[in-house]
Amino acid sequence: MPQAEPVGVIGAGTFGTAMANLLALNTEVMVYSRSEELAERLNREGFRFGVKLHERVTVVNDFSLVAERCQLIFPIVPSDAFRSMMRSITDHLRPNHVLIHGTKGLDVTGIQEDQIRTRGIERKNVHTMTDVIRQESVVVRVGALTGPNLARELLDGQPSASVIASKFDEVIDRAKLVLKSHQLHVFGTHDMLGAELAGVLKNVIALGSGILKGVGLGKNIQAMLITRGLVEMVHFGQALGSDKRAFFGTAGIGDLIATATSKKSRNYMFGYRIGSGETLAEVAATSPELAEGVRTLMITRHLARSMRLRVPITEMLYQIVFEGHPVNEAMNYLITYPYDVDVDFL
Ligand SMILES: NC(=O)c1ccc[n+]([C@@H]2O[C@H](COP(=O)([O-])OP(=O)(O)OC[C@H]3O[C@@H](n4cnc5c(N)ncnc54)[C@H](O)[C@@H]3O)[C@@H](O)[C@H]2O)c1
Ligand SMILES: O=P(O)(O)OC[C@H](O)CO
Repeated sequence: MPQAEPVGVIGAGTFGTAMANLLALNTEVMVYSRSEELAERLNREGFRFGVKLHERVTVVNDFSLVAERCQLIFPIVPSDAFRSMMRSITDHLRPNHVLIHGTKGLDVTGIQEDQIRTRGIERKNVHTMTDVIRQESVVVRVGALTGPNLARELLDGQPSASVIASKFDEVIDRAKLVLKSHQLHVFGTHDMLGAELAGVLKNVIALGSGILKGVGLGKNIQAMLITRGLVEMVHFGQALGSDKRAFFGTAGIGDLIATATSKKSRNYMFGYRIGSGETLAEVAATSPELAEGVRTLMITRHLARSMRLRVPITEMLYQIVFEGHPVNEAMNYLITYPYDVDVDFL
């Protein structure tokens, strides 16, 4: 029996569409697209990314309709557009709205993006998407949707598991009600920062894993990169104030396995192309949206420097992607890096 009230989704991209179809198994769904032409076409043709939109999905170009009809809304747009998206809708939001975002990236304030590489970046400049929702709106009940959720697999009807992270049981319970189905298992956690950061940071390791595949290396070194990458994610998370447990659950190692091993991941495929010999500029020229991990890599590398964190994989990947460092030399750096102990966190 479908829920009485529709659920909103902001963003008619790959993941927004996948989530809309999943939600539609339980409820009416209103997707907000900023393109009027796209909204009309999707309602008329009923197909997106080669997949039939569920009959309970409607696409609108007027956000006020979504705000009016839906109390629960999932914003799913890239991180570099998230704050401006929030500013564009904030006048329509009320304290009783519930926002659960599906974005796996970081927000930067106080410094222009194009200056990060020359001026560096500090902790105070970096925010999660739930921080941004609270900063830019009157909404209090916020959450994050994370976990191993490759959109292409979801669009193809394959099963998966997600994590809803929120400080509020009510947010977790409402999300479970509309998301749980034969296709999706849903976990809940109160560790919002840990779950958000795990989903964000794993994209950088996925990118590195793709690079290794691109240069033709095998599973042994891929395993080393993913394992040491997980340790680095934990160090990063702890330095940014989160608990380490989230990194060992579905939002952490679960998402890391999916993203760092799948050709259906944009992050992995970005790395694969770099490893195959293309430059950042060449990949960017043929990609309408760069993988989130590229921007996260730029932010976390400079953040690590200002916070004096020991993150050799992040440093190595930054040099390959942004400074054109040869992959083989970077590999040598990793292999000879003076890691003292294998598991070096408490
Ligand atoms: N693709 C995946 O498998 C996947 C899985 C989990 C999480 N995510 C995360 O979801 C986010 C979106 O990824 P995606 O794959 O859907 O990207 P996408 O590029 O396919 O789609 C992004 C959509 O956001 C829309 N958008 C941008 N600014 C907007 C605004 N101001 N208002 C309304 N819409 C706006 C764009 O028009 C586009 O349709 C990313 O942070 C990504 O990390 C993606
Ligand atoms: O952006 P992608 O395509 O690498 O997908 C990564 C997702 O976060 C997978 O859960």
